[in-house]
Amino acid sequence: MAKHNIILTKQGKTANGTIQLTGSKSECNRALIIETLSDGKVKVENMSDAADAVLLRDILQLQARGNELVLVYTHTVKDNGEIVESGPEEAIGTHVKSEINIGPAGTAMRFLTAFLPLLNKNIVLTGSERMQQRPIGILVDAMRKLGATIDYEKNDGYPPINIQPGFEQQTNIIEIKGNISSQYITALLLIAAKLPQGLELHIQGELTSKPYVEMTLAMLNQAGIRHTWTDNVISIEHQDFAETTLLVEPDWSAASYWYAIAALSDEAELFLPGLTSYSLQGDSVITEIMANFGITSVFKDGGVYLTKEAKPVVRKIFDMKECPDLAQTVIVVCAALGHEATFTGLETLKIKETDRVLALQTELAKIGVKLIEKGQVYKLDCSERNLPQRMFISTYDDHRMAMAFAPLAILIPELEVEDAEVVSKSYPAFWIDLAKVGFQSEPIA
Ligand SMILES: O=C(O)C1=C[C@@H](OP(=O)(O)O)[C@@H](O)[C@H](O)C1
Ligand SMILES: C=C(OP(=O)(O)O)C(=O)O
Repeated sequence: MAKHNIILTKQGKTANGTIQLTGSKSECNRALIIETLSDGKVKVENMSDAADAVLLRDILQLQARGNELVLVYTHTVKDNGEIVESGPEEAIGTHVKSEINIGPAGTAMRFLTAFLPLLNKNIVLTGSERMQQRPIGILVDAMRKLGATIDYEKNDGYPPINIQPGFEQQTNIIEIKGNISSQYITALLLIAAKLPQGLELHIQGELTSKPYVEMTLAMLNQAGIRHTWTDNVISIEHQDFAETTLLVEPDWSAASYWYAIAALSDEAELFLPGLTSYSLQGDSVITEIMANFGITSVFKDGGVYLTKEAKPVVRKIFDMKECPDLAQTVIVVCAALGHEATFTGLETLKIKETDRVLALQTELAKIGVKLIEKGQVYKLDCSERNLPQRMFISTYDDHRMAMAFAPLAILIPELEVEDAEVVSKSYPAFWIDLAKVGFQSEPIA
């Protein structure tokens, strides 16, 4: 599929306006799984426009029809986020094998790896080329111990996986490594209450992206599912969902790009409706991080107002372990301002939509900034920083590369961004919203 680049420009260094962000893809994908598991008791409000969420919803709606023959479609998400259904499915004798392709959607891949075995059907779950390089072995091992039969179609430890019918719970005690992806833990917690024996999850070692696990438990709690969390053990007994509506909040990771725009502007007055200071999303910590860059967040009128005040940046160390999706936003802002900071907690970035550390290093080199890896610590060296008149940004099939670098158009007269549609994974209206505060994007034929 052809990728379309754009030239992004910005007149003036002010950003004023109101931006209604779409729903959080993290909250929405949890809500969709909970809705399906609750057999209609739980409803989802403020469905996200994120392509990853729309795709998961469509897949779950097909499954929910509850009939073997509905599993005859393959879903593929195209580069522009469009979902294509194809079928009918390949029938092997009387046995129907179905394939679900979830494209680049990491949470959907992980949540479905735990959810689909409960359906007692033969399903191959696959994803984009990159998804086939993102590890799933820790979760598959856990599901196998629980009683699922799952085979690898290509490489051990990676999608595609072949899920067999006949799940019967063998144990309720699972040990799982916490330092690779919290999504494995969330996936197991989401199905825990449905398991006949419940689940006792023993998290081994460090837990990365912890706020995402807390989000999962908070949303389950809203849906009537109780848990205990003592030291490294999270327990959920077999129990029923309660009737409720899960309201998906606007996406704080998406809000971070507006904070970045404010940070690089001389003046900014932005209003982001629907965001609250008591969000379930750990990425709401962007308010604290960006206070260092002179951005004040005031919560009123049902949203957050951002204003910019010029002040020197003092903070030198940023730990991104609990908010990995903010790493690109904050690193690019520091690089653009020439602020030499140190970053920790970047380990998981290498297994996301792309190797984000490498992608950052490559793109920042274009403005003379180095992101130097020293073990677990990354140092930004801005001694040769030089903002050019024109710059080309490669985006590596990563929505966050496009969105984190876009604010640079405030400082660089002409910014060419590769594959503009990449943003649809989490924030399809990104370029339209930028236009509301004076950015122009011209497609390149
Ligand atoms: O559970 C979630 O919704 C997510 C968890 C995080 O992943 P890891 O736990 O793999 O860091 C985050 O990066 C991702 O965008 C969404
Ligand atoms: C890592 C991300 O997503 P996922 O893991 O769901 O693909 C992200 O949105 O930054």
